[in-house]
Amino acid sequence: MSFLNKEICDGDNPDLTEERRTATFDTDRMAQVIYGSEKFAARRRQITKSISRIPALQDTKPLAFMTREEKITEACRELDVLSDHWEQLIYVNDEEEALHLHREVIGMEGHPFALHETMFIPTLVSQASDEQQEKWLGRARKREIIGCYAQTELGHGSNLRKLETTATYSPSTQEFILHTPTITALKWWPGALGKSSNYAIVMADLVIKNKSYGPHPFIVQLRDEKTHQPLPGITVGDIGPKMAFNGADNGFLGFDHFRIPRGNLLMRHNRVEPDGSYLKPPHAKIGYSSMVKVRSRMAMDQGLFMAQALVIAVRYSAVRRQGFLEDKSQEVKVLDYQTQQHRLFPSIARVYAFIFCGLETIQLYEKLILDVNKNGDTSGMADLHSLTSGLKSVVTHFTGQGIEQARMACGGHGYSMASYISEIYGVAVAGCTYEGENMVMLLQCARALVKAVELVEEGHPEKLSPMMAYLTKPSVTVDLTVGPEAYVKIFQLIAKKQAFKATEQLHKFMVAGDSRDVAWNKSAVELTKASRLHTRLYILKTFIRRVESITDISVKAALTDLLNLHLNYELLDVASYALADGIMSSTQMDFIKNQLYSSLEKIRPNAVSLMDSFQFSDLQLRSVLGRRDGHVYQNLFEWAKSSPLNQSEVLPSVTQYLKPMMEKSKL
Ligand SMILES: CCCCCCCCCCCCCCCCCCCCCCC/C=C/C(=O)SCCNC(=O)CCNC(=O)[C@H](O)C(C)(C)COP(=O)(O)OP(=O)(O)OC[C@H]1O[C@@H](n2cnc3c(N)ncnc32)[C@H](O)[C@@H]1OP(=O)(O)O
Ligand SMILES: Cc1cc2nc3c(=O)[nH]c(=O)nc-3n(C[C@H](O)[C@H](O)[C@H](O)COP(=O)(O)OP(=O)(O)OC[C@H]3O[C@@H](n4cnc5c(N)ncnc54)[C@H](O)[C@@H]3O)c2cc1C
Repeated sequence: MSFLNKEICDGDNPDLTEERRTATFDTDRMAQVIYGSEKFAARRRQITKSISRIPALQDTKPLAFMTREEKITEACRELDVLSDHWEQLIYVNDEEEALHLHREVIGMEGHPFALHETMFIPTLVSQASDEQQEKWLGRARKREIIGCYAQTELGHGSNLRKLETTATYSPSTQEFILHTPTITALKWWPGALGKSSNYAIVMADLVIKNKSYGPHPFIVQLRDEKTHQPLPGITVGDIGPKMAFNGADNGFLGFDHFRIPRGNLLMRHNRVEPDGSYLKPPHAKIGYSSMVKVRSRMAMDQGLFMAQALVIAVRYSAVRRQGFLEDKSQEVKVLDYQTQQHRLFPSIARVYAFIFCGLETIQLYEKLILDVNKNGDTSGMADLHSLTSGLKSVVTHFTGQGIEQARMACGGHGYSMASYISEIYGVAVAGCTYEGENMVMLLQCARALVKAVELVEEGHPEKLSPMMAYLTKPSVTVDLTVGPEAYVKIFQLIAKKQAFKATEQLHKFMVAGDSRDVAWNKSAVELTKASRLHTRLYILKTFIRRVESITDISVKAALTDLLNLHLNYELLDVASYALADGIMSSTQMDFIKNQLYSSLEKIRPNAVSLMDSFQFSDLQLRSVLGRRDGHVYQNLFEWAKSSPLNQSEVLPSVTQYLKPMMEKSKL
């Protein structure tokens, strides 16, 4: 019996207890696979336990009933408490532990440190020279200053080459003059910029002697360190409420000829000398590294968002009884319906797949930064850029779909904010937009694909990176019964065909006289399809690799069931390509469907434990429906009673309007 299953079974909803008893594996062992190591999985539990011993970190009132201002204040209060306990709770500067702490205590609605930890500090690490790190990094890490990442403008987010904020070098004073020349040049959207941050990394067009050098990162003090008042020459504020994430003060920022010293241009990779001469970086896009950093985390973060929604939906589905199967004396758990399983289990499989990809891309980014910072080796940048561009797009899209299905799987109660799924959805789908709008990023991935196809066509397959090697694979007939490798082969053929077709279309338009840009736009839908297939192939292969490497037999068996479900679900989902190209027959299609349905049955007894294994605390989940103990109904009633509307029997609106209206109607 596992760590979680040992706890509080007696007082739990008996339906959930029964689910936990049927599990065929240990949830602690599964957590080790999810979180990448036994050590970190154990640290997570320790941190969760320590948090539960700090009364000031327990939830006060539900976030759903708070105004934006209250949410921001509450997040700040929690950060202040955390700050006092920081060193007892986590190893200082351990990013994964900090993230866990943050997810547990503050949750997902945002807070003043969200961008400080995820982009401000990472930009200083990757872009600031040693001397600059000496000056700012320590202060940032000690949280003496709060920073954010100010890049997007009112008029431009996707197209960085057209950012309008200028940083004009003045050799006579050795300063940069930051300026916002138009309304569309206002920085707009940066998280924690509006009211919390007193520093920012500002991406601005570097101008020297009337020549533009494109966007470069500058560290800029925005507010007085004592009074927190904006410095003269700076206009800054909050952009207003959003679809979700309202505990964060996404902001606007304008500069009126605001001067900063020359040393505030982050100069690890490029330099402006006192006389204004410019030293180029070793790679033109090295200044974009903070975006790659966040993108490399997104498969993990989005996987965890979807996991939260699924913990809620799966637990609730095991508690919710509605309708009958054979036995008419007792209603069934809705989790026993095949449609419910089909709605939820493929997303469970995707969660695991995304997280495995995230474990890999987070490491790839760390290696890249070491290579660049220590050895000046930028050779890994292009591959990581194309991989993370495709991955963030595919993962965010499916995460949004999966969370929405989880909501619907909870019926009416899923629509209540008591489920917390709407907030998870709102935060997760922001990922389709931030760090590069999904279509834009799919097209970045397509650039690499087209180049690879062109290499094959030009007779240089040896120049392909390992991820593109499948583009040279010949067509073969595949026997699906032989296992995962057969599915990979079919997927490779489908992805390869689409990559060649999209490239062929691009070339056809060019041969007919279109410029490459116009031909590209005329082929863009086909190109994005190729990128998606290419990325889904990577996800599928990563899932297989990880499952193969597991040593615990029962964990491996449970994940093999999930992997089989994933393979069949994915192949069915792209079946139209395979049928159109004669890659698969309709008999094979029937085989896949049957495999899929039997996977659902195999997974059913493990469903709750597969989600319990994420070991999210109730504090983190913030969901009445997803409670570990499964006592949903009485707590929904308590939750509703705590609504501000229920604090008086007769609302002023009734006295002021409804009563007089009804009285008038009587006349
Ligand atoms: C006291 C206690 C404290 C406790 C605190 C606890 C701490 C916890 C931490 C908290 C964390 C919380 C997190 C969890 C949960 C919260 C969830 C919500 C979080 C929300 C965060 C949101 C953050 C969002 C930030 C942003 O959005 S920042 C802005 C992002 N913007 C973009 O992404 C813009 C997209 N556009 C681009 O990137 C570029 O314009 C472009 C790549 C599309 C094109 O660029 P460009 O025009 O310059 O280039 P070309 O298209 O011409 O391409 C030329 C070639 O260059 C290659 N290229 C492009 N980019 C790169 C690259 N990066 N690397 C390598 N190569 C690159 C192209 O591929 C081209 O190559 P080719 O010519 O060979 O084809
Ligand atoms: C919650 C949230 C947090 C954010 N945090 C930050 C932050 O901390 N710092 C920061 O600097 N920014 C931040 N942003 C801004 C974010 O990075 C941008 O919104 C994002 O990069 C998209 O850019 P855009 O808004 O200009 O979209 P647009 O580019 O205007 O997109 C609109 C439409 O145009 C399409 N489109 C645009 N260009 C092309 C193209 N070349 N080819 C095909 N289609 C195209 C898109 O696909 C989309 O459908 C945040 C945004 C959100 C929602």
